Amino acid sequence: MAPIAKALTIAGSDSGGGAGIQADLKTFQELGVYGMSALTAITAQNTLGVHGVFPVETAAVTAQLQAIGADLPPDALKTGMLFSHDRIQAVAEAIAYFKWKNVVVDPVMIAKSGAQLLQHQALSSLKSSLLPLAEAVTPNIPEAELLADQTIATMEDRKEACRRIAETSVRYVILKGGHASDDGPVIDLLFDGFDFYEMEGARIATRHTHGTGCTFSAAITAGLANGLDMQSAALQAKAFIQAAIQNGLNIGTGQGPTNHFAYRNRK
Ligand SMILES: Nc1ncnc2c1ncn2[C@@H]1O[C@H](COP(=O)(O)OP(=O)(O)OP(=O)(O)O)[C@@H](O)[C@H]1O
Ligand SMILES: Cc1ncc(CO)c(N)n1
Repeated sequence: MAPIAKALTIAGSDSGGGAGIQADLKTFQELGVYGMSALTAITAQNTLGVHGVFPVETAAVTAQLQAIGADLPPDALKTGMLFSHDRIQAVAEAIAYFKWKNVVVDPVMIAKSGAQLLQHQALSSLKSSLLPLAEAVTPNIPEAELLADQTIATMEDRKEACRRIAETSVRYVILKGGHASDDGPVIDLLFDGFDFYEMEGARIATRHTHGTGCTFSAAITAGLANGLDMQSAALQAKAFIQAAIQNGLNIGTGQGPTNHFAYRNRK
């Protein structure tokens, strides 16, 4: 029997379990890969918002990555909340040192509830140190506006932002459409440096979308770990998040998490 594929998430903890490390590990498990984690920060968080952010020491981030690299090389990895310049540098150094491939960067900046998960001055490190090492970056529309330094209103603006972000030499840009202001289908755009592929799904009318971005990028990472090419991994991730939002769990009194079991139970 072939050994099980291993995937790593380098991200923050969400005590509420819907986003961050917890969403990533649940997604890895559902998609049949062995999940590992390196924590960058602890958040005190629930469906009502982020009540505290406690960064993990940079030396502890490095120590976790060294321990994993020395014994359990990941077949794919994703980054989520990285919080600061120093932590981004530590992550970039480990990726370069161990020559890790299949790196998916979810450029987490601001939680849906408004909390700052990446310091403002760290944006340029993300672009210059991490994106060149990445196979894919998965911004939402506000994150793409910051990465591309432009505003986004139309589909042509989204494509222009993808082209600009690709200049960092990241291989694929996957621009998520959850934040689009229209009521039409949610279109996630995949750009491979030459062509655009539109991944479309029905827009689900729900406020329970906490952790959708984390779950989506974790599903892409799991697909890559299992040997899928980027387009197949992205399409599987789109189906995974669509099912997870569609079959919401309805827990918590605020913006609740999605249902990580739903893809497994789909008809
Ligand atoms: N209402 C919705 N209906 C269907 N799909 C959605 C909806 N909202 C988001 N999605 C999907 O969920 C994924 C994440 O998209 P979104 O743009 O919301 O990311 P995000 O803002 O980074 O999420 P978060 O910050 O909460 O982790 C995308 O694949 C998107 O298509
Ligand atoms: C820890 C953490 N990472 C990412 C997000 C973005 O959804 C969040 N809310 N919390």
